[in-house]
Amino acid sequence: MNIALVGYGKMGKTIERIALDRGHSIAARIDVNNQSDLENIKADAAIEFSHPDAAFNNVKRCIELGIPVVCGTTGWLERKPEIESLTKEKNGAFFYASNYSLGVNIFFKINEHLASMLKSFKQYEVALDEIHHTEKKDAPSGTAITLAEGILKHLDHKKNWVNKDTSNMQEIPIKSFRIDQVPGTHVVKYTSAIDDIEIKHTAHTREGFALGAVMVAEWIKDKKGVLNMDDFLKF
Ligand SMILES: NC(=O)C1=CN([C@@H]2O[C@H](COP(=O)(O)OP(=O)(O)OC[C@H]3O[C@@H](n4cnc5c(N)ncnc54)[C@H](OP(=O)(O)O)[C@@H]3O)[C@@H](O)[C@H]2O)C=CC1
Ligand SMILES: O=C(O)C1=N[C@H](C(=O)O)C[C@H](O)C1
Repeated sequence: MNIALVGYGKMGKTIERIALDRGHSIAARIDVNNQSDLENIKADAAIEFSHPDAAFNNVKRCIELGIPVVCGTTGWLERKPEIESLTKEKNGAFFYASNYSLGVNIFFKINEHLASMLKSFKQYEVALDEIHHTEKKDAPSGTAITLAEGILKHLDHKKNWVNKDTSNMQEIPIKSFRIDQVPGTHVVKYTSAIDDIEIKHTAHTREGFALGAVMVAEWIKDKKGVLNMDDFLKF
């Protein structure tokens, strides 16, 4: 298939390599300086990994042009409902995931299962850490937000997450660390006076995120609607 890369940074380049290895061609490489190219190409799908300030307009243009779009950019989700409405209005296809790696999506399920097991054991205090490279624009990571939302679904005594340490028992603290070259590490910790329970996902490279996004693009090209990893993985 013919794939448009919208955003051609660390992720765009890794996605390009994996897409070519899987026999696809690249319809366009859209970056800050060649925005108009999207109007002049034929693409079966667009894969959008750009910047929190650019994602909304990039995705909107793809939907308006009738190009199914797989978006991985984090840090712009307050405007996602507008894109969902537009997708329905235009009968388009929009897929969003805060993390496209298979391992992280398994980790999301384990996280929810653990939270559901611990909902009655309030002696365990939950906290999240996320560690990423120093070029990351947003904090906390989209993945950490998905993990926190997964916990909030099950722990009735927790009301929201905050991106700092907190002594408010109703809040889930997410601490963000920025260390050179780290592709993405997430830790969920339950701490009690007696013992601790920890689950951790460590990405060694960006390959897992990129492979997941290309596989979703292969899957979405003949689909319609607002879609996510639960629709794709069905587990
Ligand atoms: N969902 C997932 O699985 C994953 C999500 N991500 C997310 O993807 C996003 C990109 O990550 P990454 O590739 O590491 O970031 P990079 O900074 O390496 O690349 C972003 C690219 O987008 C370009 N860009 C900026 N504005 C626009 C625009 N208006 N149109 C098109 N391109 C634009 C930048 O250009 P310039 O350099 O000139 O500014 C840059 O080339 C981030 O939000 C990150 O959190 C990352 C990994 C996995
Ligand atoms: O910016 C990154 O690099 C990553 N961003 C995503 C996030 O915010 O969760 C996914 C992954 O952790 C890498």
